[in-house]
Amino acid sequence: MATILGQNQYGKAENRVVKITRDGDTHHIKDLNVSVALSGDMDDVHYSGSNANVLPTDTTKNTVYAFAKEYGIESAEQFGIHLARWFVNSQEPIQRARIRIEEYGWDRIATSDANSKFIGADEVKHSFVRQGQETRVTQITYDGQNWEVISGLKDLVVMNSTNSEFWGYVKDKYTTLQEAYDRILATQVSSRWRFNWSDDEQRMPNWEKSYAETRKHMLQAFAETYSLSLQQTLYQMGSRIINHRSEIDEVRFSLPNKHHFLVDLEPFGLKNDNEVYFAADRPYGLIEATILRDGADARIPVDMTNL
Ligand SMILES: O=c1[nH]c(=O)c2[nH]c(=O)[nH]c2[nH]1
Repeated sequence: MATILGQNQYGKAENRVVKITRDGDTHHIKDLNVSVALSGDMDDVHYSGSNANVLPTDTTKNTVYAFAKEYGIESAEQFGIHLARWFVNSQEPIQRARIRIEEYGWDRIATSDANSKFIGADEVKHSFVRQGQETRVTQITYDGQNWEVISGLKDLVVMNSTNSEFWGYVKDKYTTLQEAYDRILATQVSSRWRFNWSDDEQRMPNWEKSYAETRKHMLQAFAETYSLSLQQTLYQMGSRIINHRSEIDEVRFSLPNKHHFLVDLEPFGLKNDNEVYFAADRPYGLIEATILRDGADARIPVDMTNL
């Protein structure tokens, strides 16, 4: 033989697992991206195609989801140790397991301010904002007379681990979606809002305060809305801003529905009691709309991505 096999490894990469732990109505999230790489006596599969030593990558994926249920996710390290030990100890041909994990942190949506009395006690316990992602943006246009200021944000990722349903929709012969009465609602908010300030002489908004308050109202509306659709939540987020911020006349949102599918653990004899989810990255629903102050013009472009 003129060639020999060098280093090799295999497994399922980027298993997106979200584990919700329900401590009464206080929920805790662990959100991981888990990659499994196994190596050992794998000469035959490469040389001859014999799969006799090959634990399928599909099985390594299932193990990640089953372990999330069976052992929980205390920490990424603990979870990775369980997995690595399992693969090496349970499969004779596997001599080495490498588990790589990325963990995405989530903070609870803050409500400990003057408005907290408007927030139902249980809303804050299941509403989260992903750490360290958002970008604040603004666009200023001046034609010598009039100013137009459109500000906004992108990549603000939020999740409600309950208080979201989706049912009663149109069903045609291609519809397979099951109605949901308690689902995860998660989105990556991209939003732009247009200020009604247009003239140097008029009093200028306090831009920093306006941004902080607008973001706060957006997050609180997301957390507080008992959602029957992402469209309804979007409208609540926009109207809450228009109703609280007199300097803003128009808000537009582009909200990808970041689907979280319950993993079927029945084949492994485990019951998934709304705990272990597969966080899909694509395709995603994309819900977009503008909310206007009554009488205001719609000027934010439909496609805001270049703004
Ligand atoms: O909030 C939702 N709105 C939809 O329009 C939709 N469509 C879908 O399949 N799931 C969802 N969820």
